[in-house]
Amino acid sequence: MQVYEIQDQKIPVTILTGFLGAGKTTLLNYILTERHGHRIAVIENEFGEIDVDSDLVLASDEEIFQMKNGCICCFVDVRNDLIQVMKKLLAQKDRFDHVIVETSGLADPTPVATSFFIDPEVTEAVLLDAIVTLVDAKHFGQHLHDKQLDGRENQAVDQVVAADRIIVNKTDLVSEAELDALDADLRELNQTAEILRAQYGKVDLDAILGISGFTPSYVEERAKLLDLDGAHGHHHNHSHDPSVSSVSFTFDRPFDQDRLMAFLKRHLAENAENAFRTKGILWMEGDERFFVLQAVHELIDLRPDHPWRADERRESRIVFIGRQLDRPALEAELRACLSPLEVAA
Ligand SMILES: Nc1nc2c(ncn2[C@@H]2O[C@H](COP(=O)(O)OP(=O)(O)OP(=O)(O)O)[C@@H](O)[C@H]2O)c(=O)[nH]1
Repeated sequence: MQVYEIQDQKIPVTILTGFLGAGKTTLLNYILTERHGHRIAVIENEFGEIDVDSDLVLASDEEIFQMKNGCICCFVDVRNDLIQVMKKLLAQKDRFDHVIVETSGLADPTPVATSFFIDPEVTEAVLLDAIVTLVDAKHFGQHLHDKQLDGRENQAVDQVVAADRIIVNKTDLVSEAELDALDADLRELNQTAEILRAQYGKVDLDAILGISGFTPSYVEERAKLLDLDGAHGHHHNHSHDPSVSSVSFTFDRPFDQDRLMAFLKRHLAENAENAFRTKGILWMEGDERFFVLQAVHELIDLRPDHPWRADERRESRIVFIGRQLDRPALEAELRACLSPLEVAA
């Protein structure tokens, strides 16, 4: 007699979203290092030419799958990729019990969520647990009232509308009164999601993982709310805000730290509105450690990390995401900050 297993438990999937720089990677690092009893697989999807983020996510025992070929929300072929990656994961599903999909900071999470219902094999195996949206307490208002996005889709808004849980992050950067005003703005966009507050992504993980805040009908309702053309058969073939782009550079000579910092401060102060996000892994002259650069608008965080490993190729990688990025000018400025010393090969 053949014995069939009673239906396996479905694997919960959390979609983690939030505008550029809201703190998704910070939260992921927190989740991946916290002892919470979940074994988590992460699928990352990034906007930017060079992959800086996989270096920024702490090495851990968890699997990190990354899709570098675009944004999962927008392109059908890449959406299929999400399904392919998910199938690969499912082939080893004894190794984890929860999946987190980190979407690009410019993604609308609703189509990502709906993509799970396209493939029968995936639908059978996974359960969408929740859309968790991180909001940058300091910059959200700026993105919400972004006039240049008028008439186009505003991803910062889409992400809040679609959320089951909203984490207002970076509460250390604003006052209590500003937080209350932000709550009111968020409530206008989303009446039901629980709003949590955090610094550096430190939230009660039980409040965001394994909450099953998500049902297909719920997605459809939200999708309808968002998709004003829905009645006319519009299929989310939207493009990202076309004025936002990214440029990235790689240098195989070290930087002079003082010059680089002086340039970044000046550049980001002068372009604070348009410089959404600047990130890098940097090689500094005279220092055995690599430096991590993290900037959101004009706020810069540049700090040494671990020593370069002996087998590692030393180089600097830096990505700028924003509007009106002038590649040749940026390159010239950055080159001028490289160390003048010839480095022995
Ligand atoms: N002051 C402050 N800074 C924070 C907080 N959380 C994160 N940051 C900083 O904000 C910057 C961006 O954080 P990330 O976690 O890289 O943001 P992200 O959403 O992954 O960014 P993208 O990859 O561009 O989408 C980093 O410099 C973080 O250290 C916080 O609560 N307070």
